[in-house]
Amino acid sequence: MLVTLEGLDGSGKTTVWEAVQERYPDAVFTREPTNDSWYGDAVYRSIRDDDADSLAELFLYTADHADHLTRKIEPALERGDLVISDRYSDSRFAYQGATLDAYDRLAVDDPLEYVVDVHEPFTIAPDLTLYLDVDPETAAERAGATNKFERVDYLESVHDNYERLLERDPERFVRIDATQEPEAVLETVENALADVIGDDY
Ligand SMILES: Nc1ncnc2c1ncn2[C@@H]1O[C@H](COP(=O)(O)OP(=O)(O)O)[C@@H](O)[C@H]1O
Ligand SMILES: Cc1cn([C@H]2C[C@H](O)[C@@H](COP(=O)(O)OP(=O)(O)O)O2)c(=O)[nH]c1=O
Repeated sequence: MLVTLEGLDGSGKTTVWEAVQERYPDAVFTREPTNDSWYGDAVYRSIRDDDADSLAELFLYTADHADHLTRKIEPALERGDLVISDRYSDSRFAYQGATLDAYDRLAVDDPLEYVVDVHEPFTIAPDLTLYLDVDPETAAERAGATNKFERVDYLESVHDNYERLLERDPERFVRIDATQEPEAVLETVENALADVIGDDY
């Protein structure tokens, strides 16, 4: 089973992802951008570049995703493992959907749908996505605005895109109120996981 954690920068995904490792010690814990391949290195290089081309960046992230699927996700799912990923395809749909809105040469009406379509032929859809919902102001404050994506106005567009994704796919997403205290967020997450996973892992 594939579970993904999504949300704005600073929503608390990594905090939850680390805490959940104690509850599911046999699961495969992974993340995007990956931090164990040169594709991931290339993505982080691009994140640090304020002048990076947004379309090139979409394909860097997507290359990292393709490699992640082949190298880690697919083999783990074939073994029957539980996989929990801190960010996954929805991050591309929400974030690159937002950056590409301002990309004049991309002749598409709806960048979010375009990014979804790019993934469609090869990706593996998550069984469950926990969306840690915080307002863009709290997110930017918690994240500390350390990179170009962590500005409130940009995070507002990303937040709008996540809302669209939840609307498109209400069965897959569980919305978690991530403005709660960390202990309450973790409890809500563990209950949501137990509801779907049951005693299988
Ligand atoms: N529920 C919470 N309430 C307040 N602060 C939090 C909460 N969850 C995480 N934080 C803090 O916010 C910052 C970002 O958390 P992190 O888990 O790294 O978020 P993300 O991985 O989504 O960017 C960290 O300093 C973390 O300690
Ligand atoms: C996976 C992914 C991340 N991102 C962005 C979100 C983050 O600002 C940045 C790095 O992701 P990450 O290291 O997960 O940051 P954080 O822990 O603060 O949430 O990359 C995208 O724009 N598209 C993507 O597909």
